[in-house]
Amino acid sequence: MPASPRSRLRATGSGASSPASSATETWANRCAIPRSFARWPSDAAQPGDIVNAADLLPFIVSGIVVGTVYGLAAGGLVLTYKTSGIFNFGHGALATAAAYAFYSLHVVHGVAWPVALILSVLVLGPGLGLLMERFAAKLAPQPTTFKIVGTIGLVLVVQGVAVLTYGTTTIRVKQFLPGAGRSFAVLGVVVSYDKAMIAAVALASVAALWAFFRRSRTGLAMRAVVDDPALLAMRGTDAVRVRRAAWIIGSTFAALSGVLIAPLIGLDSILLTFMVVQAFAAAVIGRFSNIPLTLVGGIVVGIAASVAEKYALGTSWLSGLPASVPFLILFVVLLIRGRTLVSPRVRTHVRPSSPYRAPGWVRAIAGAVVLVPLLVVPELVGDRLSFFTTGLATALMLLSLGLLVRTSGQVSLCHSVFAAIGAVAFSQLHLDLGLPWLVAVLLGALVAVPIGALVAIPAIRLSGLFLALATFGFGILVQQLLYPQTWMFTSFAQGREMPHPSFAEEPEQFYYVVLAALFLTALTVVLIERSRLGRMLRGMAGSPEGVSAMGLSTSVTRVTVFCVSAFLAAIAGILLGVERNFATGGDAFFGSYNSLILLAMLALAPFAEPWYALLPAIGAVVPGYFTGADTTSWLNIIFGVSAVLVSMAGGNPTMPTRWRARLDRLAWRRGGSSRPAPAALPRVREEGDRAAGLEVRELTVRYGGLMAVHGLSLDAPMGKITGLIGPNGAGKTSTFDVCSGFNRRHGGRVLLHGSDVTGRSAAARARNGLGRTFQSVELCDTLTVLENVRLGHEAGQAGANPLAQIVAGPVAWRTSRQRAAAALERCGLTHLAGTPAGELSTGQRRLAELARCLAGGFDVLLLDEPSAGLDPDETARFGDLVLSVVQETGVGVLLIEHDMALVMRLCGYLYVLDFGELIFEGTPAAVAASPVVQAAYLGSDVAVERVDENTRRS
Ligand SMILES: Nc1ncnc2c1ncn2[C@@H]1O[C@H](COP(=O)(O)OP(=O)(O)OP(=O)(O)O)[C@@H](O)[C@H]1O
Repeated sequence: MPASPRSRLRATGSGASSPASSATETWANRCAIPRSFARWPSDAAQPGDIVNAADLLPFIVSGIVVGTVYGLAAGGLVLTYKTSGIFNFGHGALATAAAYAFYSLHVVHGVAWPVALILSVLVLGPGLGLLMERFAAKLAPQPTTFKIVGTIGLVLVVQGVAVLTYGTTTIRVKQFLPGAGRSFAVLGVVVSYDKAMIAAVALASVAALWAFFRRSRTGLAMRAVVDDPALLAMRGTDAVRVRRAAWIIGSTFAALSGVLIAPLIGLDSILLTFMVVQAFAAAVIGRFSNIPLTLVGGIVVGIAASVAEKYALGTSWLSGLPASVPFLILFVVLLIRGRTLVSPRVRTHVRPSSPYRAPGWVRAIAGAVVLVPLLVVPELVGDRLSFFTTGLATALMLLSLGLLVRTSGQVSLCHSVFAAIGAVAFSQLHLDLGLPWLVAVLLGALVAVPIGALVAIPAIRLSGLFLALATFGFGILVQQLLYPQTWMFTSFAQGREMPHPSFAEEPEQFYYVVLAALFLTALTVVLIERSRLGRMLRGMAGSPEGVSAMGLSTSVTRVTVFCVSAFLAAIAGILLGVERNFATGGDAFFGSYNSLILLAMLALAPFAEPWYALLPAIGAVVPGYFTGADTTSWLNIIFGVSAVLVSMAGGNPTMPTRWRARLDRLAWRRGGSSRPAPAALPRVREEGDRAAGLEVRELTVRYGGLMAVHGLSLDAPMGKITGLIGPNGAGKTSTFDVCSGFNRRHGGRVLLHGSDVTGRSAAARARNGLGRTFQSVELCDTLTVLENVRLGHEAGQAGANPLAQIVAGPVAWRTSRQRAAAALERCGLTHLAGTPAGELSTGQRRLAELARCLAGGFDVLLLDEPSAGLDPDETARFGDLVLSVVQETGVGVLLIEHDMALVMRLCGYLYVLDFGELIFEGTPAAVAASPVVQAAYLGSDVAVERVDENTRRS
């Protein structure tokens, strides 16, 4: 019979020896912060090395040594990231594989060190690079979460294999480089030869890379691609060859850093695997593009961490500072410069599949099938009950993260911190302040809410990978800096006491408390999904620009969802701590790496909410039944391989269409239709100043040296369709982006109904009456057509008001449904109301986007190439629709369109742009007769002269 987590905790009397009792522990219990590595700069600055302890010089020297290795590792990371788009969280896993190979060859089999070095770095490194290139090519088209999860899978596989082969004990490796044991003095600082050699080898490697960049054709192409990945797509650059070369070099660098560092920190799969996370900050300093700057960043990070070591000496509250410095730098630099790092959103090639929802009664039966066994678990499992309780708490944690990741499309890699804060706050409120148990649980969870709001700040500024890195840095920062403080987990080895409630003293009773909490959380998550907030979150995940253009302040939505998610994660942390009787900073559940594992679990879990939380939580129960010493490693390998495979496939297969159809046929048919009676489209307000519509004055848009728009002024009055035409690249979309608030880097003014909106956000302009469609159609593919269209009205209603974003009053609820129904009817989409937008044809998508604008009741509409992708019949119908809507509602339209027949038919007045300049304006007839316009469209000497003129000006 396995020892239960709690009994083991009591037996050891140490919370730090976290039992491998939950799924997250199983996979993460060896992933607590590798403090010994994080603090190894201090090892480098041995007391014997330091001539004068007050002097910073020894710390700087020591920092340079470690910094060059960070720089080496980060250089490889940046190279592969920029050429393939994959940020390799498993970069350290490559280093680990090489370090173990070197050890096996040199130490175990007695191969001479130069030969072992060549085999493990120059043979294995490139070999791994070739495999990684193939892997990265499969991951490249997948959404960001899968890109991250795939490389986390690598980490788990390498860790699992390393532990199975070499065990968990750190193996000391003798320094193999010449000069070991000898030292020399520089400016009074004693430096050992081996450390100097490490720095020299790392610097020489980066210098060799630099020379390769300068002298070889591949290097030149790679450098160009690192500077601008878009160049890969250009003719003449063999993308695969460049990527392959980048992965070979990046993996070789990783292998070298692993072999160099192994003698300093020992062979330990965890320390080595996560060594590279310290290099993330260097990559950020190098702006993910500049390799020399990345090396400098590595050295800066190394020195800062080492110098922090000096100040932390003897100061207990700063003890975590040195190890936190790389993450502090990572977090702060991302916060400050994050916006400049984020490139324009690149749509993934894979459209997210909409989660299938079976008919209500099928779901009810499935729920009962799951719930009934859970209710009888205490009767059946005996001593293993605590494994099940831990599994339920893990499921709760997954639900809280799922709200962020699955529903709202955010990423959090610091979720364990919320759990830890909740647990600590609960213990203090309950034991120190004497609050009743339940009150302490709720208030304790509330304490995590402001921290959630704090983490939402990077979420407002960043997205995708950069948000993942910022939250990861934040999590490790808090863990290093705050967990050791006595006011957090106390100075006792067992941590904070977490008492059971008086009404559930026994484990069986407490199991039901956790089950009830999970049930309530699942209900909350389901209700949120179906509420206005759920639509907003999913809309934001599918198309942040789309919902902003309808008036939703997504910053507020992001803060809201982080707060709710932090609250639920804190509840999970409290329940887990109570289950174990103690909460300790060394518990893997509260560790930052657990956040990585949770994200991977979520990405792999099949089914829609709330069911996705249950299957991964079963992993928590496995160690209760398989008690062998290798269980954790095998689980690591199985989970890691699944993560790799599922990520490459872009998610789990959804339910086959045939099965869906069969289940759907079983749905009960309700009598009558629940569809609302559509209201007529409201007429826009035209009184007073509102008749002015949109006015653009002296607009200038620059992209670096390129002048995209120059001194453009135009009017788009109410009740009229005004055209903005011009050849490709003339600056039309740039003008729209400025008008609607998506491009803020410009000169000139934008006026709406006479008032200057130049400084206002996109959402605020939408709430002022300016709506738009997009050239690329910004719908949320996982929402139905009705839900998408409804957001056109709801987004503006909710705006920046957090309460209005969460709930809608009955009147607002009804109005939005009626508006959506009217807009759907107007656009002929009523029959598609329940279809996910992802399943629509191009023509239907354009119509749905227009319907969303109509539901919003905007005064002025910017329509960006609405006929692109439509056939002639669809185009004609679309034209009729726009004309009739303008007549009926009095809306003003500014239309970008390449179909000249449509433009001539719809527009009363036209502005013609070419190379960013207004070359003509007038009625359609005047434009058609203009030789200047003809020249611009057909190409002529006049057009060539304009290019030269534009180039001279910029
Ligand atoms: N984010 C950007 N960064 C750099 N250059 C840009 C950016 N967006 C647009 N450009 C450039 O600005 C110029 C104007 O582009 P814009 O998309 O506004 O033209 P357009 O008239 O809408 O073209 P199209 O009809 O092809 O959509 C083009 O040369 C384009 O390459």
